[in-house]
Amino acid sequence: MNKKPASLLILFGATGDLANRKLYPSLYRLYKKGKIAEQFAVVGVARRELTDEQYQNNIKKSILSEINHVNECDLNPFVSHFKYHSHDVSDAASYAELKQLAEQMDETYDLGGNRLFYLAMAPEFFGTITQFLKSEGLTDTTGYKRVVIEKPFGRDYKSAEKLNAMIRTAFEEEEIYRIDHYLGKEMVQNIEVIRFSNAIFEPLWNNRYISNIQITSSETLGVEERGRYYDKSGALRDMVQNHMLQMVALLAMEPPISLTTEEIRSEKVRVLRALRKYSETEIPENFVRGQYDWDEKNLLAPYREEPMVQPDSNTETYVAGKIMIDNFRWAGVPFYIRTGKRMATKSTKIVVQFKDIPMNLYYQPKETLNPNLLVIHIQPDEGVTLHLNVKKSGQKEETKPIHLHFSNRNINGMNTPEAYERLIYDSMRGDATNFTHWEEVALSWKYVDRISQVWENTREQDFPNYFSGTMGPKKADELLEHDNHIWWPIEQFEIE
Ligand SMILES: NC(=O)C1=CN([C@@H]2O[C@H](COP(=O)(O)OP(=O)(O)OC[C@H]3O[C@@H](n4cnc5c(N)ncnc54)[C@H](OP(=O)(O)O)[C@@H]3O)[C@@H](O)[C@H]2O)C=CC1
Ligand SMILES: O=C1O[C@H](COP(=O)(O)O)[C@@H](O)[C@H](O)[C@H]1O
Repeated sequence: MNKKPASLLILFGATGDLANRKLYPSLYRLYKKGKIAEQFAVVGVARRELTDEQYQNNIKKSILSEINHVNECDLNPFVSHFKYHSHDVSDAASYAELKQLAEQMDETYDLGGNRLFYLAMAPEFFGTITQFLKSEGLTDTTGYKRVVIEKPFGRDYKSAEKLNAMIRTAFEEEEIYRIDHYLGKEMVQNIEVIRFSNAIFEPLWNNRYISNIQITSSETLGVEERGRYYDKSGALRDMVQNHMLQMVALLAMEPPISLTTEEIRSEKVRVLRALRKYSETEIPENFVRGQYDWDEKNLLAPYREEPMVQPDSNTETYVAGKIMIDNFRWAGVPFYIRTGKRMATKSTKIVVQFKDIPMNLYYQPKETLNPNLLVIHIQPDEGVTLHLNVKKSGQKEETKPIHLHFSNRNINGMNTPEAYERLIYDSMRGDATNFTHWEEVALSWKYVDRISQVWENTREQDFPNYFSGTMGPKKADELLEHDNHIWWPIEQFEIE
């Protein structure tokens, strides 16, 4: 794989929030690290009228506001690779000019006809753009052609299938890079490494030794300005269909026979195929929904009072669920997931709880022996903690819990690459491992659709049912209590 790939990136949605906050800063970091060099160029596309100079100034602003210690003048050589094309993507006529510009940039920067179309726009445009790219000849190129698609990829299986069929008229499956930005996170990528490169974990990684696995992705923010999208989506579609199920798949998959894209994806697909399909009556017993209310001091508005949200909205801003994987390795082991907005802490953590030892020689009536936990800290802190029991100093045979920590930040002394930085680079190099294959998307939607159909047909009478600033509704605790488990207090599990 080429380490310094020559590419023309045609960015649809060049004036949008994602481009400004994530994509330009990530491209700049790649440039600074020398991962993209002289043979790269970007054509930004959006409707508003901008000169190239105005566009380049906007890019500078976005980089200066996202990255510290950057000198504005140092950005000039970088932004000189960017051109702007004002264009309404629904208008076929505009594509001819875009094609000309692409050819010109290709020649100027010697890009070998390699084209990466990045669709950072509202999903209703994804199908239209890809079809015009083909009909207007932009995909007829001498180099590679790839399309990077932002989320959401549909709002259920049916719409995702329709969208996929439209995209497939212009691109082959291996040319489609569906973004799930969690797959670009350092510690999500570390799940496989922790599992498959440590002899002490892999033999224990099954239903004989693991009691349950808990995945929490909690946010403190509410829906902010995204009420229009979010109220039609909800936490199940927004977070569970993609990020949470991807983490489940990485935790549960069999070791792939090699680390190729195809082998890893096919193992993830096997996990998604084994997810237990709950019946209509089992869904309320295994999945809990929540919607945020005021915070206890009444300072933050409840979900139903957020802009562009229906005042009687039945949309969930929180989901907790018990996922069962019906295969030989995982039979009987619950994978508990929870995710929500306006929770007590911004944190993504995985807690692997090992089973208790068969006979506890150190049992003291007043103390419990804590189970061994392996905590994978995805964000904001990045690392791994192993919870063990050791002897308390002194004469008596008493135990105390201790934590062995590994912190990524402390070792590197710097932030690990932003997820988008890796994913853009991977898409330029043609490495699709950390993007989702259609089969994964399809199976995840089919799983989630069964739950959303039940929720859409039955209004939740309790909404709103959790205060902002808490870890979610009481029913989510009851879900685990029913199995004699508790949610581990991840808000206290920081790496010291
Ligand atoms: N923002 C984020 O943090 C995240 C966003 N995403 C996804 O990324 C995508 C983009 O999101 P975001 O950047 O927030 O959206 P914005 O609404 O901020 O940006 C939309 C962009 O599309 C352009 N646009 C709109 N209509 C047209 C049109 N008809 N023709 C050409 N350009 C058009 C807009 O520019 P103009 O008005 O000038 O035409 C603007 O550049 C979405 O799919 C979203 O779900 C995913 C994860 C996080
Ligand atoms: O995809 C999404 O993810 C973000 C959370 O991402 P994170 O990297 O900050 O954990 C979420 O806020 C957003 O609603 C969702 O669309």
